[in-house]
Amino acid sequence: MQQKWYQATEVNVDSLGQNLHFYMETIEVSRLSALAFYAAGEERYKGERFYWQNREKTMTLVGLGHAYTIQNNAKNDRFDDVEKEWISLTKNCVKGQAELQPILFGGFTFDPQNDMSGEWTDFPEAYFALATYQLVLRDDKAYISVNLVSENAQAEEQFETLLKERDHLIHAAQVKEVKTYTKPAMINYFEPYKEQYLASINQVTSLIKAKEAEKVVIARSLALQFKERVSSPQVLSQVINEQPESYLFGLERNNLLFFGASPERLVKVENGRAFSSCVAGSIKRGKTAEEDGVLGQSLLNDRKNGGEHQYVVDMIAETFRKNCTDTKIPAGPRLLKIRDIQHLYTPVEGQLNDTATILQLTKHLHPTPALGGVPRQEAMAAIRKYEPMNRGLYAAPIGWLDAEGNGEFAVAIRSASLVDDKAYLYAGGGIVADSEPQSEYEETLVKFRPMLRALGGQLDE
Ligand SMILES: C=C(O[C@@H]1C=C(C(=O)O)C=C[C@H]1O)C(=O)O
Ligand SMILES: [Mg+2]
Repeated sequence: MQQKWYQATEVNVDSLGQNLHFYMETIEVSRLSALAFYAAGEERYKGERFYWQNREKTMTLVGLGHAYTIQNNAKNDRFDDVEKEWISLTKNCVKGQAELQPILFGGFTFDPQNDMSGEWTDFPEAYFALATYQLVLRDDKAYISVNLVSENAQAEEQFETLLKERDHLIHAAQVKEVKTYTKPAMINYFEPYKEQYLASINQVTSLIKAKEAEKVVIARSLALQFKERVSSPQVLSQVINEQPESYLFGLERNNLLFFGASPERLVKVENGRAFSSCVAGSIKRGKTAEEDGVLGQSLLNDRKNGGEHQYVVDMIAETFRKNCTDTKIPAGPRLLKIRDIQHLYTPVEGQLNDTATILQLTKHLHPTPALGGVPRQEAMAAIRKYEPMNRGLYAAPIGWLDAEGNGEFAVAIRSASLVDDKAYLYAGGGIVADSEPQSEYEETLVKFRPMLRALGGQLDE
């Protein structure tokens, strides 16, 4: 017989001062394609969907529709506010059973002080959703939960309607399983602010030489124009097929899809144990195994890249020492090789202390010197001054948490926004005293490659 769990709880969300009724039913289903489930929501839930898969491919999440959203524009308190609202919403949920966990998915923008207009105009500084239909694929099992949060104490009828719709979605996903997607047809691309970007590298290295900062991550964007509107499942399918060794994510809000394939973990918490990763310092992949090995060795021995990397290790280690006990950090970096690029990589782990939580760690870690710089405030000021764009969710924390404090956030790099028939790709790099504009420019070209390929484009080598 099919496994089924049901819970109905009453909660009072302090910030709203109202009583809410939280209904949740979870069923175990035979394994189905997460992308097909996502695509089954194309008509009714477009603009309210998300997709997530961890690096190890042991967990996949899809959300369709919004049962409840947690959004705010608080500049300093956005992490705390999300945490408080989520805790009060879920305080009466059954604990101790993974299948019964409601999941909150979303992200925090890179810099709430940036209000430059563009594709991120009006995007909340914290944007999270509990999905109406939540698919979790974990350890070879598939669970679908239906969530309803209502002010109405007699919402059973409404909940029944959602359960019927769930069965339609499952059916549609099973039918769609065979669908294959073509690459979008790109007709044009351009590099806005290319000259400004190159100039900014010199300006930032001067700043660093004048001892006004030590490291600053400067990014730029690439704009693509397609022949026609491109759908979210279409690009996600390319990312899923082409980037197996990264975190894969897609988050929709209205007509914007933010998506990517990031190699970088910001934080993961599992049963009180916390994990992070220092990823900074880059070199391209070789065309042969031999060339690849030589490039990797030269990255491990390179002073400039080693410097970029060490700032990140120092800061993440310090944050772990403040929030955890039993912090473990290897003595030196190793290589992290992904399809287009190799990085210096140092994993960090520790045991959360009594007051630390995944969102508190996220708050303290973001932005690490891999995406912001050192010292943090000076680097942020330099980014605001020299980067003529709004990063939105690029380089920012994206991920999920459950009601028991488990969860995972990636750093949303190797990412892009899709808006109807246009896409904006983002890439940057750590600038230190001896950075050179041309080689930093080339590093961003390599970092654009995964999303560019997914979107049907190609840059010359
Ligand atoms: C900023 C990006 O990547 C970051 C910068 C790196 C570098 O400069 O070497 C390497 C990995 C990331 O921490 C990006 O991909 O856009
Ligand atoms: Mg670099």
